[in-house]
Amino acid sequence: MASALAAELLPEHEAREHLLEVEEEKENGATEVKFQIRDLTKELENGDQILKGVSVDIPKGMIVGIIGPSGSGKSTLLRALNRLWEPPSGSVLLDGRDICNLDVLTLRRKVGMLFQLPVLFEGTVADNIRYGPQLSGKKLSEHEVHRLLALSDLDSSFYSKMGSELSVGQAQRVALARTLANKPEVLLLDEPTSALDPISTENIEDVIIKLKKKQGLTVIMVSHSIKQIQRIADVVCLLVNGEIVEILNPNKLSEAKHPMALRFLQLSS
Ligand SMILES: Nc1ncnc2c1ncn2[C@@H]1O[C@H](COP(=O)(O)OP(=O)(O)OP(=O)(O)O)[C@@H](O)[C@H]1O
Repeated sequence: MASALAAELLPEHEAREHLLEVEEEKENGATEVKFQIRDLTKELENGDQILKGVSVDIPKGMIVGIIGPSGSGKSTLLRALNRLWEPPSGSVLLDGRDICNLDVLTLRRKVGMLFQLPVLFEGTVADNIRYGPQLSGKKLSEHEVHRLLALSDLDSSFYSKMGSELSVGQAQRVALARTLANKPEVLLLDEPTSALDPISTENIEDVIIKLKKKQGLTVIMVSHSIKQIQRIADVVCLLVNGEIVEILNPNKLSEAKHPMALRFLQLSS
């Protein structure tokens, strides 16, 4: 994928911007590919393969949508990227380094994850947001916690609220703020808005788009909503039976060629 694919898939002006960014990054010695996934395979003891040699590059600073039928391996793929499932060594590289050789907490700080249903720790919203940095000996100031609240579209009154008092949508935004407190470079999102109402969904989507634009965050998002993928993703991977069968422009999903992918797309749009 990387720059050539980005140029092919993004609207022309955005593609140009992306290529310019890539050129700048090259001058700075940075890499344009965030994750390299190479022949990633997960086989169960009974011989069933959940992932069958997935290979794809995830460019830096893009929102990559992952869609596919239930049981196709989407969550397993996502979980491999921050070692919630330990991938075979050499099959997932982050900034060119095998993630299996990284300290797992360091990896999870760089690669944050949000799940379908947020789970907050006991205590206040501020306690939750401070949790990650505290693990590495940093105490976030009140100002910094308020900045993270604002970034996640929560007003300052949430600072001292108890996590247990919040609605699911509010708790999901606190979970996002807690993840962002670790200053991640990548966000893995596993159906992060499937339990939310349309307004909370829009709030979370706005935050994700803002983070990508302002901070160059790389986002990999599993979603069952084709419309959501079209609203926010730059590129979409279709996963069927443990294989990426197509990589497409989200606005041209109808051009998919794989029969199962086409059927899935027709049924869900
Ligand atoms: N640890 C495990 N042991 C046995 N089977 C597993 C394990 N993890 C996942 N699976 C199976 O692997 C397949 C892929 O699961 P996965 O959760 O990755 O799919 P998915 O595409 O995210 O599905 P959904 O859209 O329903 O969430 C499923 O058939 C699931 O039952």
